[in-house]
Amino acid sequence: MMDKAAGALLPALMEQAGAGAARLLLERGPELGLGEQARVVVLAGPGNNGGDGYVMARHLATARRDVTVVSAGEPRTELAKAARQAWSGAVIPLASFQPDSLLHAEGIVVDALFGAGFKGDLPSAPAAFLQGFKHRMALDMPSGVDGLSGDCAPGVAPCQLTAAFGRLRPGQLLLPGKAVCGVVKAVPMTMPPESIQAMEDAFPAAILRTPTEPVPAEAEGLLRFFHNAPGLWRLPLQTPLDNKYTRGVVSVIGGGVMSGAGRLSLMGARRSGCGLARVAVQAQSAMIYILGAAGAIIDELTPSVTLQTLLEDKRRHTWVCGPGLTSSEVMASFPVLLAAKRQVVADAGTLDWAAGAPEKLRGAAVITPHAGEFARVFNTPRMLGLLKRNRPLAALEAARLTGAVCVLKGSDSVVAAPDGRVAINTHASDGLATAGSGDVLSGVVGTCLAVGMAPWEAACAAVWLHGQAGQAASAREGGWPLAEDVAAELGRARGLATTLQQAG
Ligand SMILES: NC(=O)C1=CN([C@@H]2O[C@H](COP(=O)(O)OP(=O)(O)OC[C@H]3O[C@@H](n4cnc5c(N)ncnc54)[C@H](OP(=O)(O)O)[C@@H]3O)[C@@H](O)[C@H]2O)[C@@H](O)CC1
Ligand SMILES: Nc1ncnc2c1ncn2[C@@H]1O[C@H](COP(=O)(O)OP(=O)(O)O)[C@@H](O)[C@H]1O
Repeated sequence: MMDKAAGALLPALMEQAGAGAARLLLERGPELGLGEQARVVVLAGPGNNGGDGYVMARHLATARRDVTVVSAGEPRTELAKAARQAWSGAVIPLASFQPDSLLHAEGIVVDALFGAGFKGDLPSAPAAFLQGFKHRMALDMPSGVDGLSGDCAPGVAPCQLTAAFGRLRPGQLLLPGKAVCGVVKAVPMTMPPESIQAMEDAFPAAILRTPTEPVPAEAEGLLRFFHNAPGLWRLPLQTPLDNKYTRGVVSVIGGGVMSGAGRLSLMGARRSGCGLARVAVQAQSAMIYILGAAGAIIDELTPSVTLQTLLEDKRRHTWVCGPGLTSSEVMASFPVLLAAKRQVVADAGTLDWAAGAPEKLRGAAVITPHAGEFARVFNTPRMLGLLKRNRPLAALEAARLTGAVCVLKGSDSVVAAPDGRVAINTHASDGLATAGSGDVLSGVVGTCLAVGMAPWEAACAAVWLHGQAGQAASAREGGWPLAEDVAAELGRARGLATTLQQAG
């Protein structure tokens, strides 16, 4: 329940939301192809989203715009009732409003039907009403989109513009919701930090904290969303006292058959700034690694030099296990690394090895599945359902089942920690959808762990660095980089991250 102090803030927040949304429409209207004379129809629902709509209508009328309010249900909350009262214009019931074809083509409908409180199925009459217009703007969320996951109910009307109130919501950044929000523009709102928790409790969909926003002690262990950016984590800076060991040692288990993946992981680790990268590989497959990376150390595994022997070196604390590995190679290495209490990034082959058995991953520091790998490991109906409809909760549940930080990769990667922190990454590029790009990422996670970052922060930093490198490589390669091109940009990405994190 929301406390009294936070409750008292709500009318002011609704006023700011509605006024800000009106300002946004006035500013962005021309870009949407709307003239000054364009009619605005606000479709107001029964909750506070509808309340925002009434406030917006009042501000548009004050700005002398032609605005009509259509009601899809009497206001049910005190706030919405007050907003309705303060609107002095007519309110036309949905059933009796007859828009003409000119309005459909030239006017804009403001979708204030449902926002964060939507659940279940979208009622067909208001959904069809919204669909009828050429131009649409949403308040908070297009109606029918889940604010937490971005899941869309059938019949959602895509908008060109969405007003985000104070903070972004996960559903505005995650597919498929992201695709129907159009351009998401933040309406600034004065929201005291201590009330954020109460707002989250009061409204059914989460908001995204900015990197520097404090999480109160009572929120520890609860689901909390963050937008991934420098400042949420801090990469160590270079100092004159550094040596290669202080910058971190990353060891990669090299595959004998598919050596390319291990080599790309090695490249990711080295390019993102680890001091020393090594590969442990069966002697008969070592040459490709030796020839491929002059600055890396290749440890040839023989009957007399085993993985156990290598683990006697305590500086080799961080391992990447999975890229390019067969199940038998994973079986011979992953349990050994865990038994030696090493920090392990479990990717690719290790995830395949744990198909249907997530408990096999317990002990890993970070797991990095893409959707296919996720579905193989976590193959219960509940987890498959979450994967389809709620990626943040899917990643969180995976983190809790394995005890590891879970990076659920995709165009909107999600990084979840067992303690409830979930970061959503939007800093990436479509150019990353190329074979080997995930292998590069596993090495970057290794570097961030090896330098002493905690697993969630390390994973978030790695995903951001990888995304930044992907953007830069895409720009350099006309949109079509190779995984190697992405790796080549990681040093500059780290330089940029350390500059930005100072500002954050
Ligand atoms: N966060 C903030 O700080 C601020 C948030 N603000 C605003 O508050 C909004 C959230 O308001 P909200 O909680 O009242 O929910 P809202 O989206 O209006 O819907 C609830 C109503 O819809 C109904 N309903 C739901 N689904 C339905 C369905 N399928 N079919 C039919 N009916 C359905 C539901 O019915 P019930 O479940 O109660 O039967 C209830 O009546 C948020 O999006 C933002 O715009 C701002 O004012 C300022 C600050
Ligand atoms: N459209 C996209 N936009 C942003 N990032 C993407 C996109 N497609 C893939 N990625 C990223 O690229 C990487 C691909 O990893 P993965 O599928 O494991 O590739 P591979 O196994 O070939 O190395 C992941 O980090 C993922 O988040």
